[in-house]
Parts: sequence; C-alpha cells; structure tokens
Amino acid sequence: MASPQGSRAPLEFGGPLGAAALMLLLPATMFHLLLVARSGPARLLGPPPYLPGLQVLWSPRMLLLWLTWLGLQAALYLLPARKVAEGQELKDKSRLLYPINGFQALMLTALLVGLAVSAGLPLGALPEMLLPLAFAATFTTFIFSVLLYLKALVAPASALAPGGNSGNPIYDFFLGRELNPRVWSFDFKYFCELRPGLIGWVLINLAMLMQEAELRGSPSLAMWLVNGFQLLYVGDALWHEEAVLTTMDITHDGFGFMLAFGDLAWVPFTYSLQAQFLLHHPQPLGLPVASVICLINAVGYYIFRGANSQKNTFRKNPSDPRVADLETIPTATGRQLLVSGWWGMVRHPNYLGDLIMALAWSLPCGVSHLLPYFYLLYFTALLVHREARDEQQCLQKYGLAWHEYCRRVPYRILPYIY
Ligand SMILES: NC(=O)C1=CN([C@@H]2O[C@H](COP(=O)(O)OP(=O)(O)OC[C@H]3O[C@@H](n4cnc5c(N)ncnc54)[C@H](OP(=O)(O)O)[C@@H]3O)[C@@H](O)[C@H]2O)C=CC1
Ligand SMILES: CC(C)CCC[C@@H](C)[C@H]1CC=C2C3=C(CC[C@@]21C)[C@@]1(C)CC[C@H](O)C[C@@H]1CC3
Repeated sequence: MASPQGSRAPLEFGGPLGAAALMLLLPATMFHLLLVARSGPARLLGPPPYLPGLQVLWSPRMLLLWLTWLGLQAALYLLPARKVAEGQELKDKSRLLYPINGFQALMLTALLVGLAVSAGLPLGALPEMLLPLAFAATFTTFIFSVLLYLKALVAPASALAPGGNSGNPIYDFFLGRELNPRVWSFDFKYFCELRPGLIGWVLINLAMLMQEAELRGSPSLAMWLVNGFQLLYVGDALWHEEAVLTTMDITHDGFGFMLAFGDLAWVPFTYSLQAQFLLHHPQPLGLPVASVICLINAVGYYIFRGANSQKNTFRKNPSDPRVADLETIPTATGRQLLVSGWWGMVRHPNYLGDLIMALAWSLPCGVSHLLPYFYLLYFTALLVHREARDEQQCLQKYGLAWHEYCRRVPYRILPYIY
C-alpha cells in the first residue's frame, strides 16, 4: 500500500495553488485557442468571440467517437511488436518491458483512415467537431486522472514517483502519484505519451487540409508545409519511440492530470493550431519564401535529430564508433557526460533544434497574426522550465561532474545568449 506520508521532494509548479490554477488555466487556454482560431479577427490576446454553452460542448456522439479513437489506439498498442525494450532501472532494481510498435500504429491508422475515407467517411467534417471532441477529451482526462489517483492509493510505496506524493491531494492529483501505472502489461503513461495524442494531432491536421481542399479547390502551399513538417515530427517521434523511455516524463514524473491532459487533449487540439488557423485564414505563400521556411525546418530537424541520436547512441554503447571519439567527463555514477559534439555546443542542443522547427511551423501562417506563434511562445516557456528541472535532476545525479560540465559548456539552449 502507498504510504500516506508526504514525500520531501521540493514542490514544483507553484505548489498546490499553482497546480489548481494550471488545472483551470490549461483547459481554458485550449478552448480559447480553438474558438479564436476560427474567428475572423483571430486575436490571441483578445476575448474569445463567444462563450459556447454546454449544448455546443457536450455531445454523447463525440464522446463515443473519442472513446473509439482511444480504443483503436489501445488495440494497435496490443498488437505484436517488432521489438520489446527494457525501461530504466526502477527503485526496486527491476526493469519494465515496453512494446516498440508506435510507428506501426501510425502506419496502420493511416491505412484504416485511408480505407474509411475512400468508403465515404467525411474526414473534412472533423474541423466542425473540434469543440465537442476537445470537451470529451478534457472530460475523460479528468475521470481518468481520478482513477489514476485512486489506483495509486493501493500501489506499493516502491511504485510511487519521487514528486507527486506531497500529501496534498490537489498537488498530487495534478502531478501524478504513481510512476508507471499499469494494468497487466498495459502501461498507461507510455501509451498516452506517444499514441492517441500525437497521431490524433496529425489526423486533425489532415482533416484541415481535406476541408481546405473542399472549400477552395486545393490545399494551400502553407497548409501542405504545416502538414508535412508536423507529420515528419510525429513520424520521427514514433520511429524513435524507444528514446521516450529515458525522458523525465517516463523515468521521473508520476502520471496524473498534467501529463494525461497534456498527452490526450493539449497535444492534439493545440498543437494543430496552425492548420486550424490556415483553414479559416488562408495565407498566400510564394515558392521562394516556402523554400526558406523548408530550409529553416531542415536545419532545426538536423540539430534536433543529430543531438538526440548522438546522446541515445552514446547512452546505449559509449564505444560505438559514431560517438567513441567524443570527449567526455566521468561522473561518480560510472556514467559519462558528453562534452563535445552537439552536447559540447550547448547543454540542450535538442531543445534548440526543436525550437527552430517550432518557428518553421508558424512562419507559413504569415506575420499578420500572433495566434499561429502561440506554439512557439508556449514551447519556449515549456522548454526553459523543463531545462531547469532537468538541470536540477542532473545536479543531484552527477554533483561535481555536472558543475564541471556547466563550466565547460556554459550556455543552456541558445549559444552565447541563454
Ligand atoms: N514537442 C514537445 O512538446 C516536447 C518535445 N520534447 C523533445 O523531446 C526530446 C527529449 O527531451 P527531454 O526528455 O526533455 O530531455 P533530453 O533528451 O534532453 O534528456 C535529458 C537527459 O539527457 C542526459 N544528458 C544531459 N546532458 C548530457 C550530456 N552532456 N551527455 C550525455 N547525457 C546527457 C541526462 O540524463 P542521463 O544522464 O540520465 O542519461 C539528462 O537528464 C527533446 O528533443 C525535446 O526537444 C520535450 C518535451 C516536449
Ligand atoms: C499541458 C502541460 C503544460 C504540459 C504537457 C506536456 C506534454 C504536452 C509534453 C511533455 C513531454 C512531452 C513529449 C512529447 C510531446 C509533448 C509532451 C507529451 C514528445 C513525444 C514530442 C516528440 C518528441 O520527439 C519526443 C517528445 C517527448 C516528450
């Protein structure tokens, strides 16, 4: 049974008050964005064009559609996997097993959607359903988080996350108590992190593209770019699915409202904002500008993928010829820190690449509105905060060696600036 005593981990996100505020603010922001993206002025900082009543938001049919989507992705998760990977070592020295079949799930979803569309499924109708769908996703996320909280009450103490067990129910509900909640081998956090939300995001994008083709005869170049860039990003994440097993979300954070809402509602409904904006606010884009934007995305992707692959290769096998020549700092844990290559440029080169891509996703939407730049602004804040959390954890793990790394590589994300 879980210990009722509060853990001594320092409180994050502004403690219980911050957690309560975020639980209201995040869904409110998501609905604000959905409403504003379809309004004429599309003003990020203005009031929403109208406040939808419950009869607009609540639809049992949309709830059923949402649950069917989750069910389909769960069924694809359970299909035989090309590989089963081991997670990081847990407190009790055991390691969990995870199926690596996310990319297969993306391909099968594409096949099923393709078949359904050719059989007459009106995917272009999805843009009109976004509000009640997002409401269904938010509603189920709250229920799901309550179930996760209750499940953690009967979990052994060794299954609890380092944070999220303060003893304050609001804070713990938000952050999540159990590290890897599972029913048999079905891992809820791992499943939610990569599948329904990420694949849902590119499906919403595709629906915007199809609806634009229906309205205007063909999709615009800007819509093609946004769809292409974000599909590359999601495809890459699922292709490198195993890498998510070393992220702090999987190894450190509990599974509670923050991640459940982030994965299931926030990602599909707000990360598709640029495509939503373009459907209602077509933007002219010439080939020369489009080529420059493609180049920016390619540079971002090159840094993002290069940095992530270099670290993953090094962590798997430090004597791999691709990384064996890189300079390193030894640490007391026996693990080493890379101090040349991408990780010698700044301490989070992968974040830099990710931010450059975020810029490339907004640029096709022009510069007349701030709204399509919401993702870039939010993502900068998220990564700056995430970087600070990661530094804290690395300092705890590596102590003096981390100080030495910070001395040798003084910039965090942006060389010579931050
Ligand atoms: N689109 C989105 O919404 C989001 C995208 N992301 C992306 O996901 C990816 C993963 O990000 P994230 O999980 O935050 O963290 P990272 O992949 O950056 O991992 C951080 C960990 O890497 C290890 N590390 C740090 N420095 C070094 C070094 N010099 N040499 C070797 N290992 C080092 C440490 O772990 P250890 O030593 O234990 O291996 C550290 O805890 C990133 O590309 C990020 O941009 C992340 C969040 C949201
Ligand atoms: C809504 C809150 C403010 C915060 C929610 C955060 C989540 C949306 C993100 C936390 C870590 C994430 C990661 C990804 C997507 C966003 C969330 C779930 C990736 C899967 C994106 C693709 C990358 O290649 C890997 C990322 C891992 C972390």
